[in-house]
Amino acid sequence: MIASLILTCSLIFFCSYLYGFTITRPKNFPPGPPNLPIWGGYWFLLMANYNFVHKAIDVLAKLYNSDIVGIFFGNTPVVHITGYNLVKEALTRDEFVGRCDIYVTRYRSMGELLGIAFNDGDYWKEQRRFALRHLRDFGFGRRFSLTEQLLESEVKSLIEFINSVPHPDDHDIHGKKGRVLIPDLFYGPLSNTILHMLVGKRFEDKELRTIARSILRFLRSTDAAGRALNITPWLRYFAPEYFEFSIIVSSQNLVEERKKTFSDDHYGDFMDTFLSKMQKLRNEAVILESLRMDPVIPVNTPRRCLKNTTLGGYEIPKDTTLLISLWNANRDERVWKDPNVFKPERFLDDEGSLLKKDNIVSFGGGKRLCAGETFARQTIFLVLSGLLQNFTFEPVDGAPDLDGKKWGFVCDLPAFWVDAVSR
Ligand code: HEM
Repeated sequence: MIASLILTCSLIFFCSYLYGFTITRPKNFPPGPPNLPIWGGYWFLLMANYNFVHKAIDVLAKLYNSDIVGIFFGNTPVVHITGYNLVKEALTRDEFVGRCDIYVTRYRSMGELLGIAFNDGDYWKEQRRFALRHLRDFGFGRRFSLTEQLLESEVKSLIEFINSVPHPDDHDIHGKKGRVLIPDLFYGPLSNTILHMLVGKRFEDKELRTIARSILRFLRSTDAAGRALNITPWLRYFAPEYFEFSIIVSSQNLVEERKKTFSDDHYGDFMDTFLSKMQKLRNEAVILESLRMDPVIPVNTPRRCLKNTTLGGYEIPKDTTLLISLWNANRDERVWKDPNVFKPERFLDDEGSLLKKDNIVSFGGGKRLCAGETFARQTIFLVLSGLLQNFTFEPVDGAPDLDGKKWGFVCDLPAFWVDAVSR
C-alpha cells in the first residue's frame, strides 16, 4: 500500500515536472514547439524535415505563421529567423554579432575556439581586422585587386588537364580524356589560388584534394543547428559512427598533421590586378541567380545574442542562438518576384547592365559579413566563364540528386561525373 502510494506520488511529481519543463518559456519568447526531454524542440526540427535544416525552419515558420520562431535545443534558447527584412535586421544589429560555442567546432580545434568564423569578442575582432588588413589587396574585403593572372593560369591548367590523358594519380577525378568529377575537380585549383596568395606557393592538387575533402566531410557532418552531438555530446561514446563523431576526430588529426609540417618561409609574392570588367558582363547575372536560389550556407553560421533585447516584437534573452535562414530571405516573395523561378535577368537593368545592389544575403551581413565575399564572387565568375567558353558539360549519369541526402552546414553538390565536350 505504502509502496504504491510512493510510486503514484513519484509519477505525479515526474509528470508535473515534465509538463512544466515542456511548456515553460521565457516571457514573450517567440512562438514555437514545446520542449521535449533531452533534445528539447530539436525533435520537432527533425520531424519537420530530417534532411535539411533550412527547410525544417521554413515548415515551422509557416506552422506558427511567424518570421521568428522560438525553440529550445536542450536548455539553450534558439530563435529561427526568416523573411528578408527580419533576416537583414538580425544580421546587422550589433547585439547579434556573437557566435555560439558549438561542441563539434571546439572539439575539432583541440578544445579551443580558434580562427575568425566561430569566435567572438576581442579575439574575433583582432583576427578579423588582421586578416582583412593584410588581405585587402588580394580580393578580400573590397573590390578588385585579385590576382587575375593567377586565376587565369589555374583555369588554363584546368582546361589542359581536362583535355589530357589521365595520370594514375588523378583517376579519382579524371576518368578518361574529357571526363571529370565535379565538384572535386575544383578543389585543388581553387585551394591553390587562395594558398598562392597567402603563402606564395603552389601545392600538389592531389594533396589539396585530400584536405578539401576532409574539410567538406566535416562541414557535411554537422549543420547550423549543431546536430544531436552539440546538444548531447555524450552520444559520442555510444555511436560515434552514427553521430558522425569519427569524422570530427579525423578532421582534428588532419589539423594536427598540418601544424607539424607547416613552414612559414613562403610568405609574400602577392599580385595586384584589376577585375573591374567583370562587373559589366551579363554572365554574372546567372551566377548571382544561382547564389540567390541555392546559397552554399543556407542557414547562416549561428549567431549568439550578446544581451537581453527584442526582435520582431519578441524578447530575446542573452545567449540565445540565432539560426538565420539566408535561403528563406533569398526566396522571400515580399522582395523577389517569382522567387522559386530561375531568372538571371532580375539582376539586370533596362540597358542590360548589372544592378548596383543585388539584395542577396548568401554571404551573411553586418560586421560578420563573409570575409571572402568579393574574392569568392570573382573566382566563381572567372573560373566558370573560363571553362564555359571552352566546353559544354554533360552529366554522364544524369543530374545529381540534391534532395535524397542529408546535408550539413554547407549544401554543396554530391560528386558526379561529367563529360566536357570542346566548343
Ligand atoms: C560561395 C562562397 C562563399 C559563401 C556563400 C560564403 C558564405 C559565408 C557566410 C554566410 C558567412 C557567415 C556570415 C555572417 O555571420 O553573417 C561567412 C563567413 C565567413 N567567410 Fe565565407 N563564404 C564563401 C566563401 C568564402 C571564402 C572563399 C573565404 C575565404 C577564403 C571565406 C571566408 C569567410 C570568413 C573568414 C568568415 C567569418 C567572418 C566572421 O565571422 O567574422 N568565405 N561566409
